[in-house]
Amino acid sequence: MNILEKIIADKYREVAERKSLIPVKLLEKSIFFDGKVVSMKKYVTDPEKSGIIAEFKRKSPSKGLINGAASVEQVSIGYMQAGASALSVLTDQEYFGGSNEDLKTARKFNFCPILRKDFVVDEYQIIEAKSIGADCILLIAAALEPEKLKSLAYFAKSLGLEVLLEVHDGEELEKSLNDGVDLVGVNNRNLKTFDVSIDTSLELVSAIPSSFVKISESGISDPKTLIELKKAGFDGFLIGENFMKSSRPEQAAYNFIKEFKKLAASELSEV
Ligand SMILES: O=P(O)(O)OC[C@@H](O)[C@@H](O)c1c[nH]c2ccccc12
Repeated sequence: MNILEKIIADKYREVAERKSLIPVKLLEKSIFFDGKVVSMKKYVTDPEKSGIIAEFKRKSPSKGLINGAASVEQVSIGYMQAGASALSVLTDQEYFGGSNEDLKTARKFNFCPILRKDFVVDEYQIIEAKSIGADCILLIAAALEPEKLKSLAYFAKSLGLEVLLEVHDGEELEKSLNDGVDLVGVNNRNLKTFDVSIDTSLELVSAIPSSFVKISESGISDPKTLIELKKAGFDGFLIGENFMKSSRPEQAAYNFIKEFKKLAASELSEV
């Protein structure tokens, strides 16, 4: 069993447990349930913004503990002040040290799109995402059969949520892309082996139809890489560890975005 298979098997168990503890009817009573969704698509493609989706991630199976002390309130507010377009909050507890509470806290303090970063395998988690104030959910091609992925995407749409489809190669893209999807993320990290390469994004970008917003995910640690990815056609960039490994993630994001804007002003002016 590779790590992704293990996470997914555990997730099915976790969801079954949560379902029996908190019924859907209760989730639907949340103040967020009828609230308006802030569009990730719109914020990420806004030319006035950086396109960066800054992630709050305490630990990961590939890196172990990244930051055990960070406060979601301080970091999420700081990320947005630094010039991020949107937030991504890990809610998986077992492997990533996150929680629904983390996302609710981020929601309380920020008016921006928030991606619920988790391993969605069931409609229940999509209702839950809405009930905690998320605007967008992640669906991972490597973890879901295409038909199931499509029905989950449609279900998310029916609740007004946006959908980020995550792929790692051309085959996943071809079999999993459907019209319930809003944004396509190319994960530079192979979730089965943890190998990371930006080339994954560069090689796949031209295969993504132009109607989808394009995001490059993972392993980005240099503002120069953003310029390269932007030139290749990416609208958005999902960055976690490079910020979170700092004792002041929001300060790391500020420095990174400042440098990116400087580079963009000279290198992208002719684009
Ligand atoms: O920390 P990084 O290398 O900047 O990566 C962020 C994000 O892309 C990564 O956390 C991620 C991408 N897809 C996922 C799926 C589940 C959990 C986590 C992820």
